[in-house]
Amino acid sequence: MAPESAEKKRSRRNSKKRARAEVDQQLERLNNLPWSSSIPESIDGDGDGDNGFTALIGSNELQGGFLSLEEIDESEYGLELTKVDVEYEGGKLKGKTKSKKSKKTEDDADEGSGDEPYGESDGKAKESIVEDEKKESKQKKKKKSAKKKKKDHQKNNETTQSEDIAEPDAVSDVEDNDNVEDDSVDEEEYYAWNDLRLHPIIMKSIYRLKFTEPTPIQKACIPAAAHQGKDVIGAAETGSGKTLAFGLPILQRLLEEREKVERLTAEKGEANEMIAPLGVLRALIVTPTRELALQVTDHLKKVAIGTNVRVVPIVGGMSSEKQERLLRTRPEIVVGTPGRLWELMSGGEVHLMELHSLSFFVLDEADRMIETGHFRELQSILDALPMHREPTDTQPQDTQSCVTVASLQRKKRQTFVFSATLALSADFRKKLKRGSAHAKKDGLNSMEALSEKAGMRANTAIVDLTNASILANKLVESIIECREEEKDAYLYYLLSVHGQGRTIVFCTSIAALRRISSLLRVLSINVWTLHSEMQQRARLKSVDRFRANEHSILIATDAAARGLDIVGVRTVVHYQLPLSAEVYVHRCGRTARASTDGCSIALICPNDASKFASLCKSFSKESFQRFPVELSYIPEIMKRSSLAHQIDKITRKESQAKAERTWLERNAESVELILDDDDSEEDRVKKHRQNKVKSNQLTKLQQELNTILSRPLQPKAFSRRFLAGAGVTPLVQHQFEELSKQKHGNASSLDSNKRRKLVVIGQDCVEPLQALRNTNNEERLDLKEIAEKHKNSDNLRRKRKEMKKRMHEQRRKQRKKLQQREG
Ligand SMILES: Nc1ncnc2c1ncn2[C@@H]1O[C@H](COP(=O)(O)OP(=O)(O)OP(=O)(O)O)[C@@H](O)[C@H]1O
Repeated sequence: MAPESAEKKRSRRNSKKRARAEVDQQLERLNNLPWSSSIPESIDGDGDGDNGFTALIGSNELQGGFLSLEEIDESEYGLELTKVDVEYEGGKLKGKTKSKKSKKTEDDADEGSGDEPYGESDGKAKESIVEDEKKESKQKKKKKSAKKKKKDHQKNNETTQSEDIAEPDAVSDVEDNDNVEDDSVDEEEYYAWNDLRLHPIIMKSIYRLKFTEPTPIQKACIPAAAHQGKDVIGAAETGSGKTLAFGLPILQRLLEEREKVERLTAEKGEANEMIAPLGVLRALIVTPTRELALQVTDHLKKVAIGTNVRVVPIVGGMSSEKQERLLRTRPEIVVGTPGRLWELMSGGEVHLMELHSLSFFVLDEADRMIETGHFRELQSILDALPMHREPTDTQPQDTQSCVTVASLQRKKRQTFVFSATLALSADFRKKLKRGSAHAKKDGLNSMEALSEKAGMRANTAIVDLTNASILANKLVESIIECREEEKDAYLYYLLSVHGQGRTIVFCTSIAALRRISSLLRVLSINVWTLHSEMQQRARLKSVDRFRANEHSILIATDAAARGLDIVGVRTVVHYQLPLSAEVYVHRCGRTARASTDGCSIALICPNDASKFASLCKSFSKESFQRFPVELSYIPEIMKRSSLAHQIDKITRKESQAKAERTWLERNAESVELILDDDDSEEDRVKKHRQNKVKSNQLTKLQQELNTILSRPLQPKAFSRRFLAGAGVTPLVQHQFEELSKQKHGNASSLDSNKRRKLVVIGQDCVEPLQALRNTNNEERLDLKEIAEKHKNSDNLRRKRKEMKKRMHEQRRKQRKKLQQREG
């Protein structure tokens, strides 16, 4: 090949230089283009980076409910909502909702390309830049999909527990937008949400949560609360999605408001005074229990992903300093229990005291708040809410020209009152409709008083979707009749023979809870406990552990009756009957949630008869299904239970004595006293002997129980060689595994040819709900029969008492006569 001439080389180098200079020039020009954001950097133009919201902080014109109803343009989001950009991908719709803003940005980009910022001569450079951009975006996409794959993989490995329970102080996850993108959505599946006209960001969360349709209570409450700005009183069965029935309207209105401020600032260059700044308290949600507050927070955080709305829980039992720190982040939504909320409010916590900006006030599980002796703090919180009071005789009436700020606030703050068991009188419903409801009593001892105090306005929407029985449709209720002293054995039977799925056992007293949990542990049944005397951390841990295992057991008092939302609770056992029908409803509501099924089993002893009868009366029930107890298991169950009782009694006594001793020693030590040992040598030897006997007895009992427990639980007429059945409980399975390991070990070490005794593993045990269904509802309980039995046992008891009294009287008279004769 001929060598290239020097001139040619020079001209090529020059042309390369020119091209490079052109590219540099274009890059320079691109850098100097104004950055196009839909939110101006600063409305006052000082360039300090404040956006329109923050610039408004400090405005004196703040009011609750910053958007008045007239200002809401319902059609704005209705049309937008269903706008899901859909691409077909392998026959499946791949949808991605786009907010107005992102669509605008896209349009701008299109327009930009039409504008042709490059000259004709810049064609090459433009092409190379476009090429580079394409490459970059391809790389970005690759990275993103790799990231997504990694995330999905991690997600699959995570347990449901870590998905469900969020650390109470983890508030920043609401800002995690990453996983919102690129969700593959079958648009048609979600058409039922269209009528609710929710914001596209909220819809994204709904797609992500895979809630294909709104629940009836959501369908009924969202239009009234989100689009008509009404107050709402909502009642629907447990597990029917009430949290989102008030949570979605709050988020919807906050998002609408934000977009409005963006629009106004963009259009007029100044923000409207009616619009709230970021970082003030907008919604206060009050719940009766700590667990519920944490759960509601968690739930709202999940739907608030991508909205930049912060949700924070404020509950007792946790460090106040930490919670004050959380409040310093100025979250828009605070969910809390009355005690801690009031503690911080009365301590002057600034964020919580900014109640003038409050637009939403929610009372979840409202009927619990009015129970006697509860929530004095709630009353104080309600008193602190800015409120327009009805004019009294002594107060002059507001004239039209003198409308107070407080009255505006009351007009604009929305109040939501929700529960599964709301008892509203017909009279109060009428009053609410007319807008003339006002409390006659000072306290909060009625729903009427509570609603009035919370500032419920005229024309409140009352959504009562509770059916006649108030219980979930798919719940199967049943009872086991037994004597008081047999309850433990029947509970053990249920948990060991029918122990599949998660089970919650409810007690009314903490003493009973402690006793049965200790007994069950002796019987090698692993249980978690939850009651109000536990430390908050331990309570959360229990719930956490219970969530983590699909066959776990939680023994709880009614502290866990309300609101606890744990997927896969299959059975609720009422070891002791609750004190009211409402609590029974809430206990049962821990199972059969969100349209799933579940069952409830109540252990009824003669002492419970009157409580049970009034329960039946409350639900107008005339019959109850009997749980089909397989009687052949009972002798073995009783034997185990009796052994466990004896062991438990001895160990309890021992630990009680030990605790008393250490208490005495500790106190003596604190006052520098030396404890005298009054016992004589003889006494000490006697005590020592007694202790030894007890300890031997305990070891013997323990050994006996261990031997029995190491064998699978078997019905009486049971052949060890031919076990067969439809299912095995986790406990029995574990026992079988242990047994088979033992057998296997022995067989290999001794005689490998020896035939093993264990042939088939199985047992005729099934999940409680299945067992109930298998009985085909044939065994129904006649309540009249129960009432008759109860009456008879009452009569018998009365007669015995009278007889005893008569005998006692006779003996006394005889003694008197004898004394007189002797005297
Ligand atoms: N539209 C929906 N589709 C499917 N599941 C939903 C929907 N909305 C809520 N859920 C789920 O239903 C379950 C129960 O919801 P939630 O806790 O709000 O019920 P609730 O009515 O408040 O119950 P409770 O009266 O016991 O407090 C939750 O796990 C929630 O994630």
